[in-house]
Amino acid sequence: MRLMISGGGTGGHIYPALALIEALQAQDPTAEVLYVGTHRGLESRIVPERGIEFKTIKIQGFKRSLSLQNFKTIWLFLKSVGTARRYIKAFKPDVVVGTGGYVSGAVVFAASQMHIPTVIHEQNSVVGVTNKFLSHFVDRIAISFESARSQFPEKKVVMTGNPRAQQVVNIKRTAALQALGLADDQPTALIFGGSRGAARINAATLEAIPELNQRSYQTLFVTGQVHYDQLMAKLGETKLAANVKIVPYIKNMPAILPEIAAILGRAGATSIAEITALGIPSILVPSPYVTNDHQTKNAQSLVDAGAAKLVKEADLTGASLLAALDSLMLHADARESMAAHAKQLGQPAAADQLLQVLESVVKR
Ligand SMILES: CC(=O)N[C@H]1[C@@H](OP(=O)(O)OP(=O)(O)OC[C@H]2O[C@@H](n3ccc(=O)[nH]c3=O)[C@H](O)[C@@H]2O)O[C@H](CO)[C@@H](O)[C@@H]1O
Repeated sequence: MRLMISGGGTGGHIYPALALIEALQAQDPTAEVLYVGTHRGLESRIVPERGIEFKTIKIQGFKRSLSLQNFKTIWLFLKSVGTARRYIKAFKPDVVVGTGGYVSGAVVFAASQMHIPTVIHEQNSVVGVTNKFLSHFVDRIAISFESARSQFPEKKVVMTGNPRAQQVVNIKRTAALQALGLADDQPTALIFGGSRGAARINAATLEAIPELNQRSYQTLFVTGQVHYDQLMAKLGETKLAANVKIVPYIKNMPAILPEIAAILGRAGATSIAEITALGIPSILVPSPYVTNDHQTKNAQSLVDAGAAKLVKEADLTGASLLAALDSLMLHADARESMAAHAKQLGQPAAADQLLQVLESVVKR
């Protein structure tokens, strides 16, 4: 199969695409893949690192208010559709897949106009702007939450789950925490604010560090690349005990996750797919800055199933973060029950199911 795939901006759109590529190449070692992203998004760093052919187009998002920038956006969109058409003519894909972000809008739209089979993958419970637009043109729409179904043209929708779920369950334990300098025989809490870090989660964690230093459990705190230097400067003279580790980013999250006892983090859809696939107890602090408050809706589906706790960002302080973490990290029974509920929501065959959708449109 010749797969052209596009998804960009944040990890939540990129990692599902990479997981799908991995599953395809495992199934069909002769498969050819071209990834199209932007040169500014996180994808420009992570995709080439995996040895995947990567091409870029220039595009920007619409401003919500009326602005001259929007004319530039329309012009850039039309231009990027032209660039995408050139890439498609040269690569000759059997299928073009979009996993969200503005860049996938141009690529998948161009493919649909050229009558190439197209599929989009929606990770969230509330549908993103780009996928909403593309839903009118594509052949199939793969979803990860049942609640997304009614927001799309019904006949095109297939429930597959998020391919990242399958990727993380297939990883064997590798003593990844030890490689980061943590012990391998203590329960470990992972704190991170999505793929780009979250200032508020970082501030609350920083406040809690003197206490975390004294806990019987370990903490792995991932700040997000752009926040790291400033956070370490603010940490100043505060010493870190051996049970607390701070890093800017985790390159190989699937290797870390099986060794994690509980997570405190945002409620991005791809993080949730990982948490449920592996059955990891979690405290979710939804980002209030995303379209239609979709992270709260993502998180609520877990909370309703007894699979996670929700703490509103407005209520997050050093003390409330510590109390929430202690309630899980100091109580193995609470973790066990939450883990079992989380796992019931997992979709560990998602990548294979999405591959079947791709095959069905190629054959048609
Ligand atoms: C602010 C924003 O717009 N967030 C959106 C974005 O979140 P974001 O990009 O944060 O996405 P998610 O939380 O869904 O996924 C983050 C991904 O990055 C990985 N990771 C994270 C940190 C790290 O150090 N290393 C690493 O590999 C995680 O394992 C996960 O695979 O896309 C999601 C999926 O469409 C949406 O639900 C989120 O609302």
